[in-house]
Amino acid sequence: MLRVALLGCGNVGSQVARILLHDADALAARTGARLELSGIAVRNIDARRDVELPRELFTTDASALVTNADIVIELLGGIEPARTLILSAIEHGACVVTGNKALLAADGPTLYEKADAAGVQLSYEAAVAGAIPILRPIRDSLAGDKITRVLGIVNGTTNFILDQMDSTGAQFDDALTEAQRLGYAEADPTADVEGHDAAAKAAILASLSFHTRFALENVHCEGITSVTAADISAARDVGFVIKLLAIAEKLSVPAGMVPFDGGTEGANVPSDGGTEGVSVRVHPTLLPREHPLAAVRGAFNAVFIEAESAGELMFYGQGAGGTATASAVLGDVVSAARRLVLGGPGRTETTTGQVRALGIDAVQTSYCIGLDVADQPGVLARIAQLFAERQVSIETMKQTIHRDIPASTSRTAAGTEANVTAGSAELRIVTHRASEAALAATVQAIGKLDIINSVTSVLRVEGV
Ligand SMILES: NC(=O)c1ccc[n+]([C@@H]2O[C@H](COP(=O)([O-])OP(=O)(O)OC[C@H]3O[C@@H](n4cnc5c(N)ncnc54)[C@H](O)[C@@H]3O)[C@@H](O)[C@H]2O)c1
Ligand SMILES: N[C@@H](CCO)C(=O)O
Ligand code: NA
Repeated sequence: MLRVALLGCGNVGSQVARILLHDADALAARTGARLELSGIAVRNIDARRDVELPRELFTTDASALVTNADIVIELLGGIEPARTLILSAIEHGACVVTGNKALLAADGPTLYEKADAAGVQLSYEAAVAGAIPILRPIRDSLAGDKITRVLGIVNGTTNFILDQMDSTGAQFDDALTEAQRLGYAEADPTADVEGHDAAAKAAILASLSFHTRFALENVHCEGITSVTAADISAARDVGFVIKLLAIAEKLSVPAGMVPFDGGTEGANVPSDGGTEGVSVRVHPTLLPREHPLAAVRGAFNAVFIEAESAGELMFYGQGAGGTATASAVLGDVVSAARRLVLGGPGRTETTTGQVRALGIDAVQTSYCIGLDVADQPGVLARIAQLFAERQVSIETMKQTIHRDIPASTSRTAAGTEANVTAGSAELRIVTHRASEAALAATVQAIGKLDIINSVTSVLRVEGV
């Protein structure tokens, strides 16, 4: 018999408790030991809950609960007291299962080291892409391969919002409220819409994929609050969809560029004097509609992996929601229980990759630039010249004329109004791959032209 302590009885915790109790026989058959739910730490024992659970299991003393358990499941969220309770569980020899990506991104290395030193298993499949088995495939199934690139839709709330805006023309605020009602959003949805939740998941994905610990500071992060309804409809017009992507990819940076953003002692430095490293970033991205990730709708998540031998792989499913996420938690619980029953080493990550964490300056992508310009002769030529001077090559350009209309407005994702000047033209320019530096210099120079009313958006394009 193994004692299982549960911390937190919210969206996910209550479903985990339900499954532990209702499926006790099946879980015992799979692990070789009965999993006894020894207690559930809550703030308020009398709070109303969606799932009916035996009252005697509840306690407000989480600290006492973790000192007497074989497996501790942390589903409180937030940094404290989750961190202290997990450390205490490890010190007392318990295996730990958590879904807390915020804590792992903030202080994962301390927790991993303590767990390694104590010889206990720390697993967190629920922390990235909810129900989707993604961390175990990266850590175990792909352990004999070399991952070169990870592209993920790892935040259900923002995918839901962008999808609603794209498919129904919904306003940002209404789509967010609905995502909150459905239980996808974090307690503070700023973490979702500003990209922080996706950035935490990107750091975890990058760490496991490239066998090097990446911290939140290594992740370049842009959220979706500046994506406007106009951006989404312009992207649709040219065959793209806008997604918030978490990207981790191996890059070779030529000698002369200094894109170093932290990194690891002794990391790879190719003989030509250039640098190899990994760029980890989260930003709104244009994807061709035929790309597999473009078909990921609503609050669904998907992670697209490119590996040297396996080629392209895609993992798809529910990235949020209490019951779905509980599936990932229970998978980790069974794995920890099997380990306790059978003995042997746990499944720990390896950190021998020693790759450099590259800053956003090392990245080369295509860009989609929106410009509100004067509708007069020579405008296109002047803009094209600025691109050419900075070696940024234009792939496509689309012009929409706003003739004889009063200054029209379109509502943006952030709820602000984007003005389109009367008698002007709207340009959408998609570039070939260019560096961040060349692109930024081009946009800056264009912004200074007297024929430019405004630069309305600059978005990156992937998957082309
Ligand atoms: N909801 C999801 O879809 C989802 C998906 C993947 C991962 N996660 C992660 O799982 C964890 C739990 O998420 P959730 O959606 O169930 O959150 P939730 O807010 O619904 O539940 C957390 C519960 O913990 C309780 N709690 C907080 N501090 C406590 C304390 N000190 N003592 C006792 N109880 C305390 C809260 O009262 C609440 O009932 C978070 O780390 C979250 O990021 C959630
Ligand atoms: N808020 C997160 C929950 C799952 O981590 C999301 O929207 O995806
Ligand atoms: Na997962």
